[in-house]
Amino acid sequence: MKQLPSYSKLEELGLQAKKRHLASLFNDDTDRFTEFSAKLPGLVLDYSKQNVTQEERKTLLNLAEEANLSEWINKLFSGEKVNHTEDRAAGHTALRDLKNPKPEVKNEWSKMEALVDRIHTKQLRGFSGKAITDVVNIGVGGSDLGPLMVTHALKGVRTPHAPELHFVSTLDGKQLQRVLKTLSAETTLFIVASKSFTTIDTLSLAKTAKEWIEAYSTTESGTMQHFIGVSTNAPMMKEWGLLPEHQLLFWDWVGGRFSLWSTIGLTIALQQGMQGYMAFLQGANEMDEHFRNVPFEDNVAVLLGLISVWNINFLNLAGQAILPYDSRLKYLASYLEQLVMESNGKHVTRSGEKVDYRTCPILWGEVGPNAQHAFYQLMHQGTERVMADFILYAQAHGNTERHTFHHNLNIANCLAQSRALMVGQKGENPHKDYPGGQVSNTLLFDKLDAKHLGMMIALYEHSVFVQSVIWDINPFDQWGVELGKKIAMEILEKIESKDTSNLDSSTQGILETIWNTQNEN
Ligand SMILES: O=P(O)(O)OC[C@H]1O[C@H](O)[C@H](O)[C@@H](O)[C@@H]1O
Repeated sequence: MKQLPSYSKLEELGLQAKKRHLASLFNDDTDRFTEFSAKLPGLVLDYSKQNVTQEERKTLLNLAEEANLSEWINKLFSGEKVNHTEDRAAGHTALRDLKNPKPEVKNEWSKMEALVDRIHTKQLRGFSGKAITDVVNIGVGGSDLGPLMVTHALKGVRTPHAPELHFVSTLDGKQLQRVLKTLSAETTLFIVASKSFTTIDTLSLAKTAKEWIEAYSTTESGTMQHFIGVSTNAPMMKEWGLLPEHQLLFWDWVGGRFSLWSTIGLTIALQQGMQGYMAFLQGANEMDEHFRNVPFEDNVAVLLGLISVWNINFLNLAGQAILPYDSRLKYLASYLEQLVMESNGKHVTRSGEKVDYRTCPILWGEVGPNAQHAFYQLMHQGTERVMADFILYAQAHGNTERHTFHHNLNIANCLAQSRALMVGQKGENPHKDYPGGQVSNTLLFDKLDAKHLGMMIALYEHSVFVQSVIWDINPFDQWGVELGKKIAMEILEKIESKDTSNLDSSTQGILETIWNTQNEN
């Protein structure tokens, strides 16, 4: 990034920008919103509360040109192997190309539709002949967070015959046990969702679930009626004993954190019906078209990415808060933590050189109104300068007087917080002083439905991609997660053989304390 011609100019501009107060930009230009907002049908991105001027924006746009962003967008969409460290394409946009679907994608849509139909029409029956009423998705990371986030958000508009959905991801087993306590084996179906079908977290939970069914079912064929597999690994699904019609596929060119657009989204289709699922893909596809075709200066994904680069590299902000003003987006921050930090949490360039600039924000978040009563204190008066994304919906989710009241209260709070963070306020004493100057975006969507949710997720995906191009890093691999998995297997062996030799003293000490505690009880 540093060798791009506009870099040094941006550094200079950044130094000046740090000296001015964000609120002064509003004093200088009373129509700042018009100049610093961008839109497409269904969404307005207001970035007027960013500490950026027209000149700075122009220079950021130049930086994007110099980094060959257009070329990279073409590579992404044309299926080039942009994930070079795994020798793969990153083809998630092809999964939502409704006008021109790949034959293999279409084929899986049909298989998925057949399964959804069998469950909705109560044809899929368990070992005792009873119809399925509950579906438990067993998966972790990308095989959990996307479907969990989306189905939680859209719960209120599910299709009439949708089964109850449950999500289990944690390998400690307690989450699964809690869920199983509420369910009947006869009417429960498990989706074993794993791109690799080798993840110990998922496979260990799936085995426990299978044993639970086996305690009631007397035949293997009856037991396997209760399991569906979703994976890129057909041989492993077969080995696990999954029935051929219960195996849904996707492909290695779909990254784990981008897999909710593939058959991993089965729970979304079960909840929304195939039509709703397609609306979700359609929303993402509309964002893809916008990203590919709209000039950078009006392109919401490009602008969102560049603003982030400006904040991280030139204004030295490390934190990014995700603040949806809608409780339905309870899991959005968890989902974006993986999307953003697993993608851009990298320390070397594409060619393997160590970077000497920051590459990724530390992202966290919470439903806005609740976060106001928790960590907003730090944003208003702490020593950290952070950036925030406020997410708001224009339409209320109901039309009674109380709906309108709550909706207005919610809008007022969202706008009040972004304004307070921006302007601050001089206090009568230092404890009551609000420095202000905290930057934010507001993403205003028409409403929260499958289509607009698809649009929002694709927006964040593309913003992450834009940032990776500027930083010259590969956002599609995640080698960083491997080391811990390997060491966990080594330690498991040590635990099973009660042997602490060759371990560091911290690990030894903790294991010995655990064993002593276990012996005492
Ligand atoms: O879907 P799976 O192959 O089971 O992988 C589940 C998750 O685990 C890995 O460790 C990666 O960090 C994630 O990117 C992935 O989504």
